[in-house]
Amino acid sequence: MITIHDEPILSLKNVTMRYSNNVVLNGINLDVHRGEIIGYIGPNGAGKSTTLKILLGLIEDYQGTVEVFGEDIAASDYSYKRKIGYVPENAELYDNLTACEYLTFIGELYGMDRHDAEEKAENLILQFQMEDVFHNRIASFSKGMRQKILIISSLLHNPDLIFLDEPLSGLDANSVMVIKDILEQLVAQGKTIFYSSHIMDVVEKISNRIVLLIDGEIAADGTFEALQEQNKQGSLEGIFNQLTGFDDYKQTAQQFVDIVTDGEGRE
Ligand SMILES: Nc1ncnc2c1ncn2[C@@H]1O[C@H](COP(=O)(O)OP(=O)(O)OP(=O)(O)O)[C@@H](O)[C@H]1O
Repeated sequence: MITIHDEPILSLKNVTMRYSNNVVLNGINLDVHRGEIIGYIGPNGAGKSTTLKILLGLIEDYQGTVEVFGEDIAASDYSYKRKIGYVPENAELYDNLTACEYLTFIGELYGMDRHDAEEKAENLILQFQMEDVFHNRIASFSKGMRQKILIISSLLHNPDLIFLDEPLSGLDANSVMVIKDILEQLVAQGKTIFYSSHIMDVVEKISNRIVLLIDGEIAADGTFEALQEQNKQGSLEGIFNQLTGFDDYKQTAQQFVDIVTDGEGRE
């Protein structure tokens, strides 16, 4: 069988999104290929979550063309979503359900057999040493435990394309190491990951391509090494600061503290 590797897994062509008269995305062009892990970064309000919501079919009144797995999602019956996993930044979990009930329910939504979903969920929960709480209500879970449930729910159906919005939120240092390794292994197996986060050192380490969004436009797109070279900066944090024109953080912090303390620490 001949496999065509050049076909993008997802493609945005001249995508623009407005809320009232406010342009939130301004003519975005982006092709993502199989096996890429895209670090999607940008200042607060740049339009990252809006991009993810468009790709997930949650926002429909954009302009331009969005293709996922080669299919225009505006003309799709959304069956493409079965091959997608998503960890939202702010998730609503069903607190009254147990982890088992929730994960089985999500698995069924993705078309899995109920028994298979439950068995797989239990095996995955075991990997996070959470087997003791599998039948407990999510309401009793800590922040990190909830995040692990979310991560499991996004991967349970073995998706080809995975959208992650701040996926490490609330996770302890050991769990972060495990998740980073899981993502690397998934990508090595040909999965594609769209990773949106503000934690620059993690994005720097795991992404094989970084896309920086500023004011709804792509301001940089390339490997970390290429961005380092272009911007003469050692770290992604330095590149981010430079490209967003932010170099007065000390002054901002000083002014903030002065207001909090009524300037009492000043000479
Ligand atoms: N439902 C909405 N109605 C009106 N404006 C919105 C809505 N959702 C987002 N916006 C605006 O769109 C812009 C982009 O928001 P978005 O959430 O995509 O940014 P972001 O890059 O994900 O930010 P953050 O890093 O803070 O999560 C912001 O100016 C925001 O105020």
